[in-house]
Amino acid sequence: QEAATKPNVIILATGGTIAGAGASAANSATYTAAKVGIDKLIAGVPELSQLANVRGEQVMQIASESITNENLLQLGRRVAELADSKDVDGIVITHGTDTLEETAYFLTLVEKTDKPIVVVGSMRPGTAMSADGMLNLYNAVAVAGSKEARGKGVLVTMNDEIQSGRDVSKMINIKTEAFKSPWGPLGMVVEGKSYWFRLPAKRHTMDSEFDIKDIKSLPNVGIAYSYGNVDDTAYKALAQSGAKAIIHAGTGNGSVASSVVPTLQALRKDGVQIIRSSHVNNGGFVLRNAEQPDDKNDWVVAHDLNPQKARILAMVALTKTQDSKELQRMFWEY
Ligand SMILES: NC(=O)CC[C@H](N)C(=O)O
Repeated sequence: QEAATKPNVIILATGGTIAGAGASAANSATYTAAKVGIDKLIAGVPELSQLANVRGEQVMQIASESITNENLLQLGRRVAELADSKDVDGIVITHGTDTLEETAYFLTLVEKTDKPIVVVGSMRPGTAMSADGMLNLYNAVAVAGSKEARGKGVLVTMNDEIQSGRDVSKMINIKTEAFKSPWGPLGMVVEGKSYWFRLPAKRHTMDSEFDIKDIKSLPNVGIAYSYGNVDDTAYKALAQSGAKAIIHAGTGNGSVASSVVPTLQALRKDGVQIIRSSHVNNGGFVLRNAEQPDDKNDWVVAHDLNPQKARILAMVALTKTQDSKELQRMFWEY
């Protein structure tokens, strides 16, 4: 009878450090990711059963740097199936932290549900001293099972904070305080209870025009990194490999070196979409026609999306339109 009053939360496991194991408790940085199965992870946190009726599903078991577009689609489809089920109140996804921000943003764009979807990882394997995975997972289940988390888009619970899956990014690879948003967290989880302070302003989930059920495959979109003395080799190679769009991971406000500008103009004339983003560490802010004449060049700006998030939106957007003005609208709205 008690079970009937608790929310039903499904944990979809994909691997990462939260499922990692090292040789000794002193190994906080040297270990193997994606080793421990979801049933063992759940059994390791018996307190989960006080929060929700929890069931686990092993969707894949990989380190997240190896996640492919096919993996993203597979995960997205499973999330949608579960979200459609009236027996499911919330979904948690355990994930490696290297590309967690990409998966969280992808799900933000394509899942048509107001049920909580929470992506979670850890910075230390469960075998390490002061492992952070147990509490991160406990917090994820608490948020996924809560009514207040409904309609707030895809969320990420790391280091006691509730972050927007759209905004959050891995900012450092050694601290447990690794995930930050340039615009701040949405809330906090303390002792299994969530405290909210702000809401996402961009279109997401229920309000999104994209739907995982309509997406058969994702187009090839690549990223080229900018730096002093850069040349156009990477851009040309991406175009030759069939990229439909190239994310310019630009310096500063998405600035483009004079050695690269003519190549990007020519690639755009050949039909490749050029999307200017910034790789500055704390979050870029790229505006149209500032620094480069985007109207004249028919380029798109990624605004505050970092290069890896810009790739996700570009892929999803290109399943709907090939028009650069439509792409730009989407980059403002999502
Ligand atoms: N902290 C982590 O999860 C990193 C482990 C691994 N590189 C991954 O992303 O899966």
